[in-house]
Amino acid sequence: MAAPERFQVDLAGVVDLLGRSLYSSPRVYLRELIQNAADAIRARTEVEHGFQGTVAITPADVGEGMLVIQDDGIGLTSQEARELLSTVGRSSKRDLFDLPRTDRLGRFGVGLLSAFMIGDEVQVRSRSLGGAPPCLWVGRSDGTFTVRELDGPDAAAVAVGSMVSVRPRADAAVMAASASVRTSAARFASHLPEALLLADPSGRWVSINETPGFLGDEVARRLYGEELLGAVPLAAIPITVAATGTRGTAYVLPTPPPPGTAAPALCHLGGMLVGSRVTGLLPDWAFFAALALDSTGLNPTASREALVDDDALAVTREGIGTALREWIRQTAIADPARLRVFAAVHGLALRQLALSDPELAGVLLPALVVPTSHGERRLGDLLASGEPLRYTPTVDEFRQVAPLSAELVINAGHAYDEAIMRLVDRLGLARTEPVDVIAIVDALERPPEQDAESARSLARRAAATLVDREGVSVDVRVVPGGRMPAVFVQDSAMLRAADRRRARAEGDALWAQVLDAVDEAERRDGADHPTARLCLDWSNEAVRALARLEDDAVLARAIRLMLVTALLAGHHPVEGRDRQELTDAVSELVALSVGLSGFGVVRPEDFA
Ligand SMILES: Nc1ncnc2c1ncn2[C@@H]1O[C@H](COP(=O)(O)OP(=O)(O)OP(=O)(O)O)[C@@H](O)[C@H]1O
Repeated sequence: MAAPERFQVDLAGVVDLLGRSLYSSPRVYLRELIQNAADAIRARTEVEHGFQGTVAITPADVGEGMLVIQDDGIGLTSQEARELLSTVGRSSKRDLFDLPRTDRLGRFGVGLLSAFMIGDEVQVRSRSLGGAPPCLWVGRSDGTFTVRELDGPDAAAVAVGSMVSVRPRADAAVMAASASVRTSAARFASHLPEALLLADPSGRWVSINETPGFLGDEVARRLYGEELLGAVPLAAIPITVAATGTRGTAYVLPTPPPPGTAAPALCHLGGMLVGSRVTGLLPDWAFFAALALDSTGLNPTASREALVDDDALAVTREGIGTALREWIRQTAIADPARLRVFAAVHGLALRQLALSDPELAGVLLPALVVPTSHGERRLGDLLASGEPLRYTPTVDEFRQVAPLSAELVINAGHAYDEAIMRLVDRLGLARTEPVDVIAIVDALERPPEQDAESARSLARRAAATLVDREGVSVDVRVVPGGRMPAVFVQDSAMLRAADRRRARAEGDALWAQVLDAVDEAERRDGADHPTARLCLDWSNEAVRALARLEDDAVLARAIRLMLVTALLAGHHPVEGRDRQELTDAVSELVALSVGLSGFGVVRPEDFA
């Protein structure tokens, strides 16, 4: 059997891979080096309790062409440097420093390689806290390295800790210069518990540390939220998830987030920023909240720019959800006015939450605002009336019903509202019933007694002209506030059938087969036979005139025209045959009014 051989690793290729595929930008090299420094300090703190470490950064333009990151952490012996700094893909911090699993130490063994994204040579001078002689490790992007112990004045200059130096390539000079280094350090590492210093162009050390406002008192949290959102949040809710050492603030957005955009979700691990839109921290229904957190128990992915979707993340998400729910519950009890504002801004999220949490539904539902035929109403006021709530399950039905019904009807055609109506009923808060649009028309006032016979005869004659319209019958009523000669209403089965007809006209053969099958199934079930009514308004003069008209052909044309205009006025889908009807009717009416004989479609030669 052939002797096993070792994989060859091409360092330049690996670094290229890191820069192009792992990290979002080569600028993150600084975060990786600061993280290593902070980890080494934390390891020293384990040994020397109460030790306060410092990470000091010298940008390349200040450091005579060298970017330097110095820490006073635990340091490395030459043996450790040989093993740890030169082994790709294996992090030994945990074994070496013997630290518990809940720390934030490196775990992938690639962080230091990110220095090669800006330079071809990386030097690490280090003195171990253990007391061994200091060492100098030099790694090169061609995959070679040297390590040696230092002595004499070279050794004396090295304090306990590590100093990483990189000479940036010309194409990376900007990334290693003061402005960029300051921005990156402040963005990623300003909340580190370790002191973070930056050498300014005059060589003075300036502190980059900033207390995280999202962990401060009420005022600090609020101010931080204002800065984060660029607007005053509706609320700043403190978050603590002890199980994963997660603390911070959830901010209720003052306006609904635009569709498809995520609110800020800043997450830090041990003070180091993971990202400002980290996913997985909020429950699905909580899209009304932004987050700013710090955690010691969540796990970063190898890029350190996202969180691993593991149990720790699930527990944290649940904890955040609980805090948000609790805030809503407390607000409903203690500050109903504020809950009303919240409901007005984040109605959709509230609806989703009420549906997923029956326990909370009792306090949430009264705050919801619903559209009705009498304008927007608070569900709480409607419930207080003690009356049954009547609603339409679709917007199309609402459009038909609203102008016809004197009583209040809720438009439950928007997202979740039909389910909300059923929930109201289930919880016994009120009886809720879907409105039957046909029944509403049937309940309209009839023409006065003396006109009853001519109205009936008009209905009969009109119906005869619409025999080709399946399910459509004609009625003559007095339509309240009617400005049109006729209104057209169709039940939901009819609306669905019309939708299918339209889809069939636009789709292909396969799609048509699917739609045929649905038609067939609806017919078989037969429960709701598609029904529609053309309701002529007896209070309309033109309609009364039609009743006196003897000419059947003119009557037929007028009725069909009224049907199409009623379709248009009621926002019903208008199909090809309706458009044809409209064109034909208008042409014929023109022909009639100019005295041309014969009906049928007018042709240009008729006008010749
Ligand atoms: N400033 C430092 N002081 C002491 N040891 C260090 C320092 N920087 C790196 N090391 C050692 O070198 C090892 C390799 O570092 P590297 O950054 O490549 O990976 P890591 O930090 O372990 O993991 P990650 O890929 O998550 O950053 C570390 O595990 C640590 O033992």
